Amino acid sequence: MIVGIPREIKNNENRVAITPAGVTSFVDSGHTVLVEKEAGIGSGFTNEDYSNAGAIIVELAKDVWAQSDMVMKVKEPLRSEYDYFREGLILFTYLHLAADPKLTQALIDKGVTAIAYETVELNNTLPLLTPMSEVAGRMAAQIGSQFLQKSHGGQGILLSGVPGVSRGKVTIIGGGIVGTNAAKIAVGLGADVTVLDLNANRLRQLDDIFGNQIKTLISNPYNIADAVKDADLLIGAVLIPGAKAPKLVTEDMVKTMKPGSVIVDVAIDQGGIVETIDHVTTHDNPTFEKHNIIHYSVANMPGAVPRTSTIALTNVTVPYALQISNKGVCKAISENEVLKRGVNIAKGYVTHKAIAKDLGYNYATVEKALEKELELLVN
Ligand SMILES: NC(=O)C1=CN([C@@H]2O[C@H](COP(=O)(O)OP(=O)(O)OC[C@H]3O[C@@H](n4cnc5c(N)ncnc54)[C@H](O)[C@@H]3O)[C@@H](O)[C@H]2O)C=CC1
Ligand SMILES: CC(=O)C(=O)O
Repeated sequence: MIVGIPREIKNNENRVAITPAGVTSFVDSGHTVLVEKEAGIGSGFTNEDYSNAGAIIVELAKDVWAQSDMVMKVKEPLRSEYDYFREGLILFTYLHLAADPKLTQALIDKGVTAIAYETVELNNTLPLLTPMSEVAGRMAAQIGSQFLQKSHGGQGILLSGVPGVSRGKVTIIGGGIVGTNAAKIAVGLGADVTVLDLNANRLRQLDDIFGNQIKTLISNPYNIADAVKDADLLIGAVLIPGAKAPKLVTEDMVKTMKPGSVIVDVAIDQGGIVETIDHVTTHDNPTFEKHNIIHYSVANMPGAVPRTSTIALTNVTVPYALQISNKGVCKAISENEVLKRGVNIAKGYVTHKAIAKDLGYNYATVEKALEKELELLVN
C-alpha cells in the first residue's frame, strides 16, 4: 500500500502523522511511504531523517494525496484540502465530524473511507484520543494559570495562593483523561480543585487517585452552576464519543463568574460545553473576552507542543495504520471491532450512530456500507 503523509496546514499545527520510526515499520512491511517536504520539521524531524528511514519525500501536498491509497494526518482536512478527496481514498486522522457538517458532506460526496482516531474504541476507552487528551489536559491547567495573570487580562491571581492568601479555585467539568490530567497539574500548582462528572464510578476512581487533594461532585445543572460561580479557572473536559458536546455551562452561569476569570474549553473540538463560546480560536489568537471572562477555545492544543505530541500520537496510531495497510481496509475492519468503530464514513454512508444523529443523516452499519467489498472478501 502507498501511505501518504501531508504537512499539516492548520494554524500552528506542528504535529505530523508519522515519525521516522513509523516510516521504518511501514517500509519493513513492504509498503511505500510518501512524506510531503518539510512535513516533520515542526516536530523536529528533517526530510533527511525520513528519507534515511526509507520514505520518499514529495514536493507538493496534491501529489501526496493523489498518489496514496491511505492518507494519514493529524487534524481534520481544511477546505483547501477537500479537492484532494477521491473515491476509494482511505483517510485516517482526527475528524470530529459532529462539529463539522461541511467536512462530513465532502467526505460523503467524494466516497472517501474516513476513519477517525477519536472514535476508535477499545473496552470503553479511546486509545487514539488518550495521549492527546493527556497533553491537552495538562496544558489546560498551565494555560489557564497563565491567563489568570494581570498582564494577560486575568484577575491577577496565583493559583497556589501564598501563606495568608487563599488558593485559586479550578473547576473541571468531565473527569476523564483530559479532566484527570488537568487535575494533576492544577493540584501540582497548589490550586483548590473540584471535578464534576456524570459517572459516579469515575468520581470514585478520582477519589482513589487524588484523595482529599480534590473535591468531586456529581454533574447536574445545580452543581455545575455552583461550581462555575466559584471558579477562577473553569476547564471543559466532557465527551460523549462521536457526538456534539452538550452545552452544560450556560451564558447565565458564565455571567456569575468573577471578572478576569478564565475558561479553557478543551471539548471545543466536539463543539464545546460553554454557551458563550461560539467559535474556535487559534494558537495565534487563542482567547476572546465575553462578560469580562477570558475564553480560550483552541481545538488543536497539542499542536503547540509538537515534539511530545507527535511521538505520543504516533506511538498509538501507527499499529492500527499498519493493520490497515497489511490487510487492506475491509479485512482490517472486519477482523477488528476496535478499528471498525473508527469508521465514520464509508461509500457515501455515515457509519457512526452519534454523528448520523447529530447531523441528521441516516445511519448505516459499516457492514451495510461495505456490503459488496466484504462479500468479495468471503468469496
Ligand atoms: N482542544 C484540544 O486540543 C483537544 C481536545 N480534546 C477533547 O477533550 C474532550 C475530552 O476528552 P477525554 O477526556 O479524552 O474524554 P473522556 O471520554 O476520557 O472523558 C470524558 C468525560 O466526560 C464525562 N461526561 C460525559 N457527560 C458529562 C456531563 N454531562 N457532565 C460531566 N461529565 C460528563 C464522562 O463521564 C467522561 O468521564 C473531547 O472532546 C476530546 O476530543 C482532546 C485532546 C485535545
Ligand atoms: C484530539 C485532537 O483533536 C487534537 O489532538 O488536536
